[in-house]
Amino acid sequence: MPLARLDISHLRNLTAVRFDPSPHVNIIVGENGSGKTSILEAIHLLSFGRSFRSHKHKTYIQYEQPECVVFAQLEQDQQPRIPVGIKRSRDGAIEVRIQGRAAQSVVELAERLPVQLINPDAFRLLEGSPKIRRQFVDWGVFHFDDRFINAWRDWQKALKQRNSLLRRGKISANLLAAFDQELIRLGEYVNTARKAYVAALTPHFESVLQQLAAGLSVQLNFFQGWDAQKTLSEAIEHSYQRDIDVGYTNTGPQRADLRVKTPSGDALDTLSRGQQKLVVSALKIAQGQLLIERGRQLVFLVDDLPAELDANHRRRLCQLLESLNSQIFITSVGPDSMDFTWSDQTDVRHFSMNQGELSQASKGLQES
Ligand SMILES: Nc1ncnc2c1ncn2[C@@H]1O[C@H](COP(=O)(O)OP(=O)(O)OP(=O)(O)O)[C@@H](O)[C@H]1O
Repeated sequence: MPLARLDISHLRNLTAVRFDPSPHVNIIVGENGSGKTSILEAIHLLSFGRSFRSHKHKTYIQYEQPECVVFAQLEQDQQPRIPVGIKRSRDGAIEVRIQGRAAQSVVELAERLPVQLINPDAFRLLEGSPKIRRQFVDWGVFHFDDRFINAWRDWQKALKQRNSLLRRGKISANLLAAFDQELIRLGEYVNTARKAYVAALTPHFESVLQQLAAGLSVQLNFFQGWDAQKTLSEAIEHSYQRDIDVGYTNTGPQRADLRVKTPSGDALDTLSRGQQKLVVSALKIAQGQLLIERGRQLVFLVDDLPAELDANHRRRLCQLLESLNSQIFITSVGPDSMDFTWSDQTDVRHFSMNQGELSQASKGLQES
């Protein structure tokens, strides 16, 4: 669902920003430190309940303010708009409201407002720990399989309990076996859902990558977290003594990874920075395509589009994003690097950001 109206207050240097974005393309231009990324951060906060820049909420709440608030209206086809909002307080409290009622958790917002972020930190998807890639896969599965979130939570709970017993070293074989039954059942579910998702994602990824970087050969290999020849039950049984020795569960979906390879090895070691950005963009756009294919809409946040990309690849990325018919927010330091010609049918709104103040640029300005 596109965002129809955004109100942001006391988030970094955005004291009170209100604007009506286009349901399609929004371009925000401004100098370094003017607050462009903070707009994207506010939208991310609304979807995930957290920032993409920092896990510490105090860093993005405006100095000397007790809280920051992001409020928006979600556009729906021929239906009244849905008001949604999030408030983060300095004391750590988080309040989510949907249609005037308090939501149970931020998951309710995430379901309604899927957001994909492409930013200069996107490399972390390739160079960071497997946890980041698991989160990437799980975000997709969450929107792909309605039962995944509950199974994933219960599996995490079972895993934590097992690890806590192992850590304390007070565990009998019988007790462990009782835990393992549930852990295996849930773990198998999580793994099957992830595998089905990666299988559906792969052809989308390959096709998007060819459009973005023709000729680049990159393969996705999903590692489930244990020997593919064994069932989870066999793998856990096999590592039972090792688990007791080290005090935690060594094998299972908590070790899964999405490995990104080129014919010469890890994508991270062989691709240029620009190519890595294209691969990560292809992964994220492919996730978006899968959602759109299932009748969902999502919002793309592209922070600092020109970073690492030449004019030709910037154009291809914009072309692809435009073809998705999704709502897009793109930031850039200068209008020169946004030289892509959007189709006449595309509702493109240009905004300029100046010291935390956002204004919609006039048409004449946009063309200059
Ligand atoms: N908690 C805070 N309270 C008030 N201002 C803050 C806070 N945290 C950061 N700032 C300021 O808010 C601004 C945030 O800017 P932001 O990172 O959104 O800029 P940008 O336009 O994306 O810049 P760049 O082009 O350099 O990436 C900066 O000027 C920063 O110094």
